[in-house]
Amino acid sequence: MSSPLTGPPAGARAPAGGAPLSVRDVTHTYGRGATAVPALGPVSLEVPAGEFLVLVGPSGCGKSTLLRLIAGFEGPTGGQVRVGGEVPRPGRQAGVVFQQARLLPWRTVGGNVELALRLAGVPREQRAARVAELLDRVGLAGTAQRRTWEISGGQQQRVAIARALAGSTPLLLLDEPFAALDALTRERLQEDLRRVSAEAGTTSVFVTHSVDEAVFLATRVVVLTRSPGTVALDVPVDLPRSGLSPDELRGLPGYAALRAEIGAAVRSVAS
Ligand SMILES: Nc1ncnc2c1ncn2[C@@H]1O[C@H](COP(=O)(O)OP(=O)(O)OP(=O)(O)O)[C@@H](O)[C@H]1O
Repeated sequence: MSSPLTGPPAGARAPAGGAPLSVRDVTHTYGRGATAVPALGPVSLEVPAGEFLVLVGPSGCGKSTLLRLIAGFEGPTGGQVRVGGEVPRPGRQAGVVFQQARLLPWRTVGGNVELALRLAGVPREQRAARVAELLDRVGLAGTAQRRTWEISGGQQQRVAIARALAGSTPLLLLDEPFAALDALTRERLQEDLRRVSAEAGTTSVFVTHSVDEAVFLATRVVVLTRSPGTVALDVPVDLPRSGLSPDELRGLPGYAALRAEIGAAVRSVAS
């Protein structure tokens, strides 16, 4: 897959018009004939501005495929995907974060974020301040001059998030970004992503296998069936976005109820 850094230079971002994300009757099949693999759908989802949508579902149900279609890495076999009212094109409408950070090792931490700003058309004289601001937002203040191999896996994922935010795209897509991290690092990143997305009001689609991660991060959770994935459950997560510690949030009765409801749906589609 390509990354937001490989997209064309900006100046050409999606216009503000249209719903941030509209997925209508989307299906996707890999290959043709006897070797065809029906991977997804039909799926329909309307995602309003500021929503943090988390996709959960069994392995191979088409979560990454849906993200790839939303990113514009490929076109759907059937139906339509629109971001800001337009057909998505790689690097234009969405910043993407993958399971591996995929940083450029020949550039510093700041250099990685700076490149994304350059590709997004941010003028040279504004970039240093924006790099510092973005690194600060993801908890990496003062690390701009460090080499990417000198920082931990969790810190590398923070840089990847800063890089994805640098494009100021209407959408942020995250494909199991914390799956390779240890439990403590993962919790810290979840807390910071929750804060950053609530502060910035970013519209996001996040893929995970973890029901707890889904409830913790989401404003809405969609559970997909087995492949080809369709929507088995679509539930709003009506919990406070700020003002509570992670423990307080997890202690709310509504949190436990959502975990139970979503967990049951995941078990049911997997059986
Ligand atoms: N490039 C490809 N060519 C052929 N089949 C593919 C391709 N990519 C994915 N598939 C198939 O499409 C289906 C959906 O895959 P996808 O990676 O979207 O699922 P997923 O839900 O993200 O899985 P996981 O949770 O294991 O990451 C699977 O059957 C997979 O084998």
